[in-house]
Amino acid sequence: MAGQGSSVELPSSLTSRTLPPPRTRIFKMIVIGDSGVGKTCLTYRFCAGRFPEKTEATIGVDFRERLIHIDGENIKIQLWDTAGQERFRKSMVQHYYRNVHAVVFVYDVTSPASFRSLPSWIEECKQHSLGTEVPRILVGNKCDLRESVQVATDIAQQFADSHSMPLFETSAKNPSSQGGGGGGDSGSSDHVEAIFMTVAHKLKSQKPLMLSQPSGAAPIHLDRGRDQGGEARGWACSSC
Ligand SMILES: Nc1nc2c(ncn2[C@@H]2O[C@H](COP(=O)(O)OP(=O)(O)OP(=O)(O)O)[C@@H](O)[C@H]2O)c(=O)[nH]1
Repeated sequence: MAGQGSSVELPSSLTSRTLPPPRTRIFKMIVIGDSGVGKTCLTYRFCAGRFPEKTEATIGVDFRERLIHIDGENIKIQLWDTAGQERFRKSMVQHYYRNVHAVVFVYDVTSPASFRSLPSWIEECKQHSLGTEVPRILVGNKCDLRESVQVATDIAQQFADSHSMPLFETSAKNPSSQGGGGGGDSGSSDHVEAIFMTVAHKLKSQKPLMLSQPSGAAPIHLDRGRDQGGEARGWACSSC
């Protein structure tokens, strides 16, 4: 019989009137820590799925995005990769802290100085009125450099506990070589993925957020683009 088993296509005018587009919630996470700890590499790995071939010191801020789905809901994770160098962040710093949903503090497990700087990064958050209700996590990066680790897990864990943050030790370069931090997920082949997804799940379970956009809206391209050794420019990955 003609038409049997075939789907019925509705005119687009009808569907657009009867089915409101699902909303996409946006979670803004700022990634902060000393210069060189690997903020760019971590955010790049989460959004692009790999370690960048080369990086330069971030100037001001870079934005990367990734669309994920949790329990059927569209969620856009917007990572603000901030400059670690004071001279590159001065003019931008107040913008980082606007409408922040979560903070990711990063130190380098091979650099005790980057670990010692954490209180000043926490203080900066406080000065910009970031309340304790905003979820924070602590990430010890570069765990692949096993021979050079100088920040012991138990010391980092104590620090994380004293600031009510979960600790994750990982590597943006080789995520399967992560250490045994409090957020441990030692069986995972991509620990970096798990870290950001954990924050997203936590945010999703909180009260609804103010920022959202219809899923049909044009993707926000907030990145300023970089040349990755001849690769296509543009770091945002709203289509990931
Ligand atoms: N071995 C190793 N090297 C890493 C890792 N993550 C980053 N790096 C290297 O560390 C250096 C600094 O990385 P970036 O991601 O640019 O550091 P950043 O924190 O964004 O630095 P700023 O932009 O100056 O604040 C680069 O040479 C990276 O290749 C890692 O997990 N393992």
